Amino acid sequence: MTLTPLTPAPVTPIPITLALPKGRIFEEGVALLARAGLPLALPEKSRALQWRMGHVTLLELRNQDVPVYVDLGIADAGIVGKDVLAESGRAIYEPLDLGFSRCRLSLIREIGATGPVHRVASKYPRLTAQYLQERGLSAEVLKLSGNIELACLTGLADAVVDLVQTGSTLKANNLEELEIILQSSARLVVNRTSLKLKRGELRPLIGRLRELTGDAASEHRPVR
Ligand SMILES: Nc1ncnc2c1ncn2[C@@H]1O[C@H](COP(=O)(O)OP(=O)(O)OP(=O)(O)O)[C@@H](O)[C@H]1O
Ligand SMILES: O=P(O)(O)OC[C@H]1O[C@H](OP(=O)(O)OP(=O)(O)O)[C@H](O)[C@@H]1O
Repeated sequence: MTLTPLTPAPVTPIPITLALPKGRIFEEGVALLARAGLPLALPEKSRALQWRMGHVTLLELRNQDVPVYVDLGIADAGIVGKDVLAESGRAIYEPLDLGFSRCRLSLIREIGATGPVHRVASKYPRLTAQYLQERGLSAEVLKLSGNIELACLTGLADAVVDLVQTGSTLKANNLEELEIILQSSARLVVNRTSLKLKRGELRPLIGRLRELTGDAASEHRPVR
């Protein structure tokens, strides 16, 4: 009897769905995932909201919707800012700090303002309320959607909680950062059930991203 060596069966990649936010994170997120070996390229500009590239389906969402899609398992994984993730309050598995889109969430007032703080405006009402409570402050929290700093300048609010990166928006508007509430950067988030069911695809992906981004730290705890 002659024995013929076994040839390994070809490995078919497991289909995965990824959620990425439009805006700042999208391009860098796609580029990083491509460097990690996924068959991705920046999609042509169009009104399409999802793309199939090889075994990967890419969903383009608003930032705040990424944690929702991943938590509820419509997407297996996604990329989102820590600020948005913390504001969502969802305890999603967050294995990696990807290190880009770094900024901080801070309490901001007009330079020299000394009056009492009755109202604080922010796109992050949950984190703002939590911060005020931790400080024993009883100001009202007003949810706004953008150009938050204007609330201070127009008298709509006595202070705002917003993102700071270079500080140029503060400088251009005579504002100052009083306290940093949260340091933020883009994070990889993964649905816990997908991680079990699609382990063969997701674990190696997390490993390759960890090598690329240098996040050797142990896995992040679920956000509060
Ligand atoms: N000036 C900045 N520099 C660096 N990173 C930033 C800056 N502003 C925001 N980010 C980070 O990038 C993420 C996406 O920001 P982006 O500006 O694309 O969203 P947005 O327009 O504020 O969101 P949306 O309009 O969906 O509420 C933020 O959640 C934050 O983590
Ligand atoms: O410190 P800087 O480098 O100036 O960056 C901070 C600014 O960037 C973000 O605004 P964005 O441009 O996303 O507009 P938005 O206020 O409409 O979210 C953030 O809300 C600040 O306004």
